[in-house]
Amino acid sequence: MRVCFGFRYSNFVFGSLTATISTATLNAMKLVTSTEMNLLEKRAVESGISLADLMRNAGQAVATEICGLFDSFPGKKALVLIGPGNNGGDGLVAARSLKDAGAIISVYLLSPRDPEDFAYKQVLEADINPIDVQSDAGFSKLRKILDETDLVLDAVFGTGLSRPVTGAPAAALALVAEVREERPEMIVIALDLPSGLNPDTGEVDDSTLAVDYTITLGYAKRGFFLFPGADYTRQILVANIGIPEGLDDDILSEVIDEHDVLAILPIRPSDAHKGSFGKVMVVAGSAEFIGAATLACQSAARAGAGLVTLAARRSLHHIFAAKLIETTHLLLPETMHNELAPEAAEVALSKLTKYDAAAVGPGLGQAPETVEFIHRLLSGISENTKLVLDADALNALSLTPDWWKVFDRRAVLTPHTGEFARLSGLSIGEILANRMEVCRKKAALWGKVVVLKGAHTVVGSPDGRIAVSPSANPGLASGGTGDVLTGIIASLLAQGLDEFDAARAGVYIHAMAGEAVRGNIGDAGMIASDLLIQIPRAIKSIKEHDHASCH
Ligand SMILES: NC(=O)C1=CN([C@@H]2O[C@H](COP(=O)(O)OP(=O)(O)OC[C@H]3O[C@@H](n4cnc5c(N)ncnc54)[C@H](OP(=O)(O)O)[C@@H]3O)[C@@H](O)[C@H]2O)[C@@H](O)CC1
Ligand SMILES: [K+]
Repeated sequence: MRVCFGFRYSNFVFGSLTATISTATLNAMKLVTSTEMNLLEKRAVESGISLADLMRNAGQAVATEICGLFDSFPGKKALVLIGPGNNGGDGLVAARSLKDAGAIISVYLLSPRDPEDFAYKQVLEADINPIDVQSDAGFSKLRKILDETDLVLDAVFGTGLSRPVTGAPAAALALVAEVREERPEMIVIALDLPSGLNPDTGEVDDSTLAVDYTITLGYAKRGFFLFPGADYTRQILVANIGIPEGLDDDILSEVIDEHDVLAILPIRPSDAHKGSFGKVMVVAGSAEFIGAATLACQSAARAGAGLVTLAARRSLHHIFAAKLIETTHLLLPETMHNELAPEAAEVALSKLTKYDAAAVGPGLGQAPETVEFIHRLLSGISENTKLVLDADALNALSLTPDWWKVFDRRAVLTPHTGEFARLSGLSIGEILANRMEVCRKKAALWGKVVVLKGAHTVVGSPDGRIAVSPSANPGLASGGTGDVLTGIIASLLAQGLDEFDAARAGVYIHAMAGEAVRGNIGDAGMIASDLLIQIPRAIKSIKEHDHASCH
């Protein structure tokens, strides 16, 4: 069975922006490091599969995926670049399978290979004469082949890269890149990963090709969702190489996928009333940031909450009342200088007991009175009210040393990189260098679900799980889109989801809404309020996908 996931809404951007992923197995949505991949390989071998079998499966699966990319494959010209290790071995098996499928094959050896190796023998048995860069007139032949080939399969290096790429491999990859400029119709496919891409960090070598397809083996690699690597993989296909089910139960990283989201979305009974879908209180807004509060309230409603109440400063009520007609309003007392009054927290707390979830922070500002208000609110809020904290609530938290020891209840935090830096004391560079691991570690230390926003948003759970958004949409890098995400997550919390589920489903729905807008108008000029109507559409689409796949 072949299962596809990714965004059906978008125009399937094969560019650097969104990972469109197809998987051959359901568990292939897990995300691995090279160490984890080696561990899974070891477990597979211990369970009785030989390394040669795995390589045979890998090469054949890659060839099958490649054939599936073309309406008619026989007669296509394919060039396979072979490196020194097992990635090259997979390439040799793929070359043989592609020949069997009718391709006209050229195999180009960038390092010597053992002629006794089974994969090499398979190639010779099929009357393929590998060209050896060291003895066969080198690059003039390569250039000639490149001028005519329909596709190039990059099987130079895989997960075993140990140093910068130099010499013949670097020169060959550079030549492919050069010819591709002249012949954009030539398809470039990476076997397992684009050679030179670090599967753990997403770093790339100078020679790494930005390919059209990455056919990865068994599991997607973390580096595909970290930059700059994420710009090099384009469409990712996960090939089933026969690693038995159940060996990956302790792999705790995943790409968020529509099937998961469908499974965790709340069921909405037909005889529902507004109490059925939860009540959200949004504590937000200031004279400077009117829009943040508005967007968070509207998105909470659009994500399905039964009732949304905005708790905001009394002096802003007339503006909010005009903008938010479905929302109810709690007027927070102010001082004569229009700052939140000391008793404002108690006013909010006295009402909050009737709410299932609260979103605190969007656009509150950072005046000392506001910080005091947030601290009081957070220290008094009942465990029965689920919480999502964003923006100025996070800024207020980070003013307290070891804030997580003081604020020690469950919550979802939704920091962007700057807010995460303030909360953690890490530099922006340290966070960007390894977003997934940093998010996982801090979620565990803080005891919170942490949504580290950005291209390929990462959701970390205190129990060590991480879930990564398949989307990287520059259109979402604009003011207010974070407030929309906060509203969606609060809404899902109020509808009964736990913190991790609400966060990963919220991130997915938000991303899907963003892809829908990008599909309509492109990624420049998207504004946060464009997302609002797309939220229920995204939820509907997820539910209909299930319906469609049942028939
Ligand atoms: N895991 C699995 O389940 C399965 C994995 N499979 C496949 O195995 C692949 C990993 O294989 P791999 O370990 O042999 O690594 P790979 O990248 O092919 O080459 C390493 C070789 O390159 C060399 N070398 C390194 N850097 C270099 C440089 N810059 N310049 C020059 N040389 C350099 C390095 O030499 P060394 O560092 O030892 O000097 C070594 O000789 C994986 O991606 C997948 O395709 C499947 O077959 C089946 C199931
Ligand atoms: K490769």
